[in-house]
Amino acid sequence: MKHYEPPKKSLWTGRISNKWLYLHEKVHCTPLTEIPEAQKKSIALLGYACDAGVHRNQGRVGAVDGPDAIKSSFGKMPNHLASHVLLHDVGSITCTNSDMEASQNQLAEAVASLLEKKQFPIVLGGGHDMAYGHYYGIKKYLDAKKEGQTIGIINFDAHFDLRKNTEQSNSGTPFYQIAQDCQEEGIDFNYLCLGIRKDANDRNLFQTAKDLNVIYVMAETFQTTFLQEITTFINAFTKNVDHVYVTIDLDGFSSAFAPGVSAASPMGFTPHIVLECLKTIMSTGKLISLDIAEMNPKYDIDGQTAKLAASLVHHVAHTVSGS
Ligand SMILES: N=CN[C@@H](CCC(=O)O)C(=O)O
Ligand SMILES: [Mn+2]
Ligand SMILES: [Mn+2]
Repeated sequence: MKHYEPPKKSLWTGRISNKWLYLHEKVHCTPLTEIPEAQKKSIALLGYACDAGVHRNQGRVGAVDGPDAIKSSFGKMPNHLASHVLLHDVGSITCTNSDMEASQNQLAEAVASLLEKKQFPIVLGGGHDMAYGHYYGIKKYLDAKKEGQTIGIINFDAHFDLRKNTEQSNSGTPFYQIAQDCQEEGIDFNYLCLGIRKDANDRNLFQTAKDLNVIYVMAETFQTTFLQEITTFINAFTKNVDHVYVTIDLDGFSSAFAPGVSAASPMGFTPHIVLECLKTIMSTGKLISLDIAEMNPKYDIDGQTAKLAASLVHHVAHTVSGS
């Protein structure tokens, strides 16, 4: 398979208990082509090892190593997954600068095949251009079922990522691309952004968000003080869609929590509000797939961004599997 790297056993190290006390002892390194149809709850970790979109967007590269950093940090964490729950590392989609679109297509194929096999995908990036491929994987899977099911996108991010892809697509264009495709197909573009920063999105981006009926919560109000109002927003949004795709851009977190990103946010949000929102979203039973974007180990301090991302994966994996 082109643009694909099989799982690396060397990433999964840590304390040895021989009793599956740690996640590196629980994980199965299973290449995509060998992933079985899940009989019980099963989670598949898939990397998107690509920072070509960040480079095209004039950002600081390094996110190509993001997926491995998150997997390695996650493996060292304690395992509280029920014994019947399976956890797979299915490797990573790889990328070249000149052909990022091929990697996005490959990602879409991989996500669709994981969903067909009843796996719950958690995709780890990598630049936020990942969202275009991820969304298309979910859509491809749902379209094949011919049930016309709707997808709502919830993006935790400082940025709208609604830049126009007039020249080339990049890490700042994925949701504009999805919106254009929705328009062409005559379907609604359901997009909720949580944590938008006024000092990180220009007037044109706010206008595009308005034109596309994007619902958003600004960074100043995206905090636990306003949890009740935010929960109301999320519930109103999820009520109108059949499935929810969640994408978490690490650059939305305050750089106090997440320094290891391309575009840091000193005034960003906290992990606590994100966890509360994730609980609300998961309680709807509509979460179909999730990703974590923009992990850049080159700028990380003491592995704390990788650990934050790993903690989010820990939380989601345990909750979706009922553990
Ligand atoms: N995925 C990130 N997108 C941001 C990057 C901002 C920056 O580089 O400062 C954007 O294009 O707005
Ligand atoms: Mn961002
Ligand atoms: Mn983003």
